[in-house]
Amino acid sequence: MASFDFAPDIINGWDKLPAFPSDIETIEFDTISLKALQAREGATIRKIIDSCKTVGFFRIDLSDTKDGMQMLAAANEMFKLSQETFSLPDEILLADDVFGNGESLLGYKGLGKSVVDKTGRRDNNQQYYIGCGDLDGFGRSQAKYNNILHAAFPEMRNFSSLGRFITNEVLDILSTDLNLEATDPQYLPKLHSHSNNSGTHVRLLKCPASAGENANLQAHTDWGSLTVLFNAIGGLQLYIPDNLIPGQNAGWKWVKPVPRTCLVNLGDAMVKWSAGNYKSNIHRVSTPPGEQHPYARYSLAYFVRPDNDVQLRPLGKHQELFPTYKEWALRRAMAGNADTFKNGDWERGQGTESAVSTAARG
Ligand SMILES: O=C(O)CCC(=O)C(=O)O
Ligand SMILES: [Fe+2]
Repeated sequence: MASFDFAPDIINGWDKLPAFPSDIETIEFDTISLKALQAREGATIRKIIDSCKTVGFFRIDLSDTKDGMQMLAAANEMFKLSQETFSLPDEILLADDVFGNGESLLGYKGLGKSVVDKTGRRDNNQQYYIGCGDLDGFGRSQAKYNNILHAAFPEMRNFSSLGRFITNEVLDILSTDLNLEATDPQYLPKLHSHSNNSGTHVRLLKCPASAGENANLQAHTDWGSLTVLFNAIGGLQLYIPDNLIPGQNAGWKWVKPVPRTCLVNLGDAMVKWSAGNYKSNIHRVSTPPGEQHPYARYSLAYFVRPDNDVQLRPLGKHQELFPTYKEWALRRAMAGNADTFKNGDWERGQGTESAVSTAARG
């Protein structure tokens, strides 16, 4: 099989890539302008929150601000770095093996070194995880990185700080949506440091061109809070459950890469903090579709993870679903005050008994 292996240029290089097929079923996401997001335009904020509560993915158009264009340029540098790094001999790469780096979960994962399904089938990807704690120099994890990556720490630091700038904007909006502003306007951003007490990292990924039709990366939800993702060749697919999107059947849908944008998706921590109101959707990477099939697929992510000691419990407006004992008891007691009795207080005053015994109490 003829195959092609080059780092994409996601600013000017789209015409060098074969077209994404037009006859496969895709899922479209809302596109948010970075400029409108930074200006906190009402309609934009509503689109972000709606996306978080439904599909758990949205797109940001980075072409309309200087920061956004800097992010695209920084991502291009990362793609070049990926190609250079993944071309190193195996013995250099495997010296940084993630499975030998303790609990840091940082370093290199070799081709075929993880499974993609319960039969134990091997993946078709190489990955490097570079910790933002290591990049920002506040501490050093046990992870090892090859010399090419070490030399590129300034560029990676630049990419991750632009990623942090964008995700903090989103975390700020979600703090307000969760009613956390009164406690601290920067509530969610402050749960995420660039230190070795956090798994936040830059991730380089390559799926080499492969003859088969296989799952390159297993179906998963992201583990952390937010992911900023760049890709140029197709392969990413999302599982859309029944009734999520009117008129769309359940099943795996392709995601078409869109020039000058990044994807942002929610991870499991957001689901926990919002008591299930925000969604982290299941996705996977298949071999590229149609004419893109013989191409090596590079993708790039900035993964935002909460600090290690942050609790995964409902926050802000969702916290009352999980009250302390005192809050629970007071709510019950106060609901029975005849002088302030109002609609809904009767129900608020009930205990945990079943509907049958509630009926018995009239
Ligand atoms: O490569 C992609 O487009 C997606 C990768 C992904 O989902 C992940 O690494 O968590
Ligand atoms: Fe993912």
